[in-house]
Amino acid sequence: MIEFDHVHKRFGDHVVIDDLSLRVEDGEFFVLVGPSGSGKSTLLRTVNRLVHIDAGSVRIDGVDAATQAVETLRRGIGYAIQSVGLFPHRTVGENIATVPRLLGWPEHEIRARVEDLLELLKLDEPGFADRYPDTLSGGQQQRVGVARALAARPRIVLMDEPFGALDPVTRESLQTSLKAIQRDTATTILFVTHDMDEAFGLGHRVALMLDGKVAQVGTPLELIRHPVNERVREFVGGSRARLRELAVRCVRDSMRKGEVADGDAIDGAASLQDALGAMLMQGRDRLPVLDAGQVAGAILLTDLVVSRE
Ligand SMILES: Nc1ncnc2c1ncn2[C@@H]1O[C@H](COP(=O)(O)OP(=O)(O)OP(=O)(O)O)[C@@H](O)[C@H]1O
Repeated sequence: MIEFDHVHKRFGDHVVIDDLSLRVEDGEFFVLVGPSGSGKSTLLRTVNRLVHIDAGSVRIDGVDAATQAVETLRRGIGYAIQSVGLFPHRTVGENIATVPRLLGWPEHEIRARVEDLLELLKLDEPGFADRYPDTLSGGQQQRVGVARALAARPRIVLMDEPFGALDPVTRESLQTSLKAIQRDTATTILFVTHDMDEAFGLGHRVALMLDGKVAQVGTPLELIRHPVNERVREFVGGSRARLRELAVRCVRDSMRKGEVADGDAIDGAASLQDALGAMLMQGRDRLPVLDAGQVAGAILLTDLVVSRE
């Protein structure tokens, strides 16, 4: 658990974090979203003390981060950033092994962990672990950066726009991998992005930051349906918010059990946005829905437009 308690930070006269309090629960995928300069990165960096706060406290599992030795604190927290920051003279394998090695893991465990992570992040082509960062594409480097952040199985991982500057397809594939890893390991992830779609696609809860304060915190649906004020409504997308809603709601929750339809079936775990895409592709206004591999019902175009929740 990460608790920000009345955190205050200024650079010169500029207040960047303004008396901010927030709690990130264990095992939560928590996203800080907001426009450039709203203080997201600064807040994230208070957790591993890359930024020193002027007032308030940041507690990790109840312990004030300021009271811990900074090396110990950082070894226990994964950190991945957009510019990646891989060590250029170390191979991929050595980069990923950095923190386990600092923690004194036995060599065979480190090797096994590196192999697991390469597989998990789909970097397991032969000889990949022995390559150097400058021989990798930007997307591969970012995957290695994420693998390195996860290597020592930290309970908390901080991610600052780790998929920025990637093409949309690579980005979506990395988001899917990260969601699965987070779900399987119950790691607490604090993730910064300025991309609202990324925030809503990844976060269990999302905090919208404006001018160093949390304008609203809640589930993606709460922010979309019940913005607390006009500014939040504007950032969440105004009338386009309903389109975002399609991306965060899943077919299973809106399907009609037992009803039948023709066409290629869609999985119950898919989003309503995927269902709309499939309907447009197939030129149909209803599709069969699969649950655990069996046809369990149908989803209709009207179910996307009119919410029954
Ligand atoms: N070391 C620093 N010295 C002076 N000002 C800083 C420093 N770090 C950040 N700032 C300022 O603090 C404000 C918040 O920056 P921060 O990087 O936290 O914002 P952000 O929401 O993460 O933005 P972005 O999405 O552009 O990264 C900005 O105005 C920035 O210029």
